[in-house]
Amino acid sequence: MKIALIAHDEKKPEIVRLATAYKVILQAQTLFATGHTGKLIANATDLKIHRFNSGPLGGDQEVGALIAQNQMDLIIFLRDPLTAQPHEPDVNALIRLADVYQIPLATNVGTAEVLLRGLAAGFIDFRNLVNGDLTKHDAY
Ligand SMILES: O=C(CO)COP(=O)(O)O
Repeated sequence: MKIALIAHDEKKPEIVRLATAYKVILQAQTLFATGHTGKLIANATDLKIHRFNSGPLGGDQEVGALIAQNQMDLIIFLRDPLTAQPHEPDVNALIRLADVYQIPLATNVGTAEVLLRGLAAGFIDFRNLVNGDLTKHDAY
């Protein structure tokens, strides 16, 4: 699975803790991150992460581009809901594209944990939804 990890500045300690706690699951995936987030996680965990530009310099849009190319499977984006972001349009555009393509996206650590545990258990099967094949989901 291709996973993007992104966190606004106030949430960076949280995403580092999350990545550390779920390192075993994450290290089996192909990881991407915006610039500063990726650097902090890589330093703390030794996880191999492809780093894009920093969010305000286009990193969010780079993640969005991968979504549009069907190259992104899951996104953890710990947003700071209490601080205005200069690149708010980019943030909104990324979240919008995730909805357009039905990509699982967590914006807080509670949802992120559910997604990562679901991923480990093999429950993240959204590509069947994207392709209109609901057979697996009919079982639930
Ligand atoms: O601003 C961000 C997401 O909108 C995150 O970017 P950085 O990881 O480079 O700080």
